[in-house]
Amino acid sequence: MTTILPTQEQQQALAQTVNLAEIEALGRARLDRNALEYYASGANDGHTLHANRENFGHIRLRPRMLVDVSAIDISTTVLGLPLDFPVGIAPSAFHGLAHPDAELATARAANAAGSVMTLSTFSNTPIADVGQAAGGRLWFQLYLLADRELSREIIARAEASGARALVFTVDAPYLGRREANERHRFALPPHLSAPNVATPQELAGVETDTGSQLTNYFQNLVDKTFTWNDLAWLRQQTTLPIILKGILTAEDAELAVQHGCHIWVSNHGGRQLDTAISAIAALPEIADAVAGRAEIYLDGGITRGTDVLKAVALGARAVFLGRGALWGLAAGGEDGVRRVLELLRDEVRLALALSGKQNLGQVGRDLLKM
Ligand SMILES: Cc1cc2nc3c(=O)[nH]c(=O)nc-3n(C[C@H](O)[C@H](O)[C@H](O)COP(=O)(O)O)c2cc1C
Ligand SMILES: O=C(O)C(=O)c1ccccc1
Repeated sequence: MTTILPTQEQQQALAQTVNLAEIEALGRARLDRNALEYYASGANDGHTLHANRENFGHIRLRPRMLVDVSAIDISTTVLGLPLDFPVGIAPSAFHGLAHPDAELATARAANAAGSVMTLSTFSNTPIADVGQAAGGRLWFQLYLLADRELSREIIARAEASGARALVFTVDAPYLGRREANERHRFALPPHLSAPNVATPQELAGVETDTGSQLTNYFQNLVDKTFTWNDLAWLRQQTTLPIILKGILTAEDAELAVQHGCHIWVSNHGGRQLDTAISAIAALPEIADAVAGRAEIYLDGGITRGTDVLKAVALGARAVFLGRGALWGLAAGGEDGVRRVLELLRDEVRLALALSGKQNLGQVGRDLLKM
């Protein structure tokens, strides 16, 4: 396995960044239109994409003063796995569009930063290789395929590769319309494949007549019949904890708990149902419904340490970065993702201290004015 080292200029530019927005600018500048539109797009008009970020801004903090904040602890655990800070990496397809080291770079960065990486079913790197790079800090995201036998094989490979949880994505029986991708016929470049689900030969035969190549390919593979009743089947296929990713209501959170699953609050980064509620706005009713019976995570629009604190205050055990990690990967491979994680870690620590809290256990709704 090769590792592509960043140039000196890249390293310097990365080292000078002071926030995630600057890394995003560096990352965007290194991507071609095909990849950039795929990463950046939301569905349709982008209402939910924007609301994910904007709604954090509507929540105000109520910091307390004259607290001894000489020692700050931002560590936590997710399903028993210790994290240095409450931030992981959300699953996203095709890291090879951002950097030649692809998912290996992301996994190494997550491991080095004491975080956790969630590997997409549609990675460009086989699960087993990513498992090695992640050093045990790995969750696996599952798209359930119409081919149940193949789904079982993928789950077994994820287990054998050291994944500690199965993140079952439930918000994408069909893909939302990312119109920029459709307009410009997004396509996976020929040197990239999706080795967990298909051979390069199978990918080469993908229909391109209507919509984007990606949409057709995805929609032919994924199971659209799966319901709550089928979760018992999934439960039988694995001993790993199951997390349902894409929950946005108290009703579905209650069902998730009844089915023995943990909950990942998400609208897929605004890429699925446009005008769906933002992730942070959905969190309070979900936390109330769950009432401590399962772990809750959230993704969507996280770019600042204060975003992380707000999600924790509303009941999330940890949050996950989608595009943030991809911008870092494009900006500088492993180093870029690490920079993203470390900047955010430092922001969380400072925000916690300035809020008058010593650890995440002290962060509750009294920190917020909604
Ligand atoms: C380019 C891209 C690809 C994605 N691919 C997947 C995927 O394969 N599986 C999945 O469950 N979610 C996927 N997602 C959704 C992310 O896991 C996550 O929910 C979302 O990006 C979080 O929002 P953020 O980008 O604002 O952090 C993808 C998101 C992006 C931006
Ligand atoms: O782009 C996505 O959001 C996504 O989830 C996906 C994953 C694999 C193939 C196509 C789309």
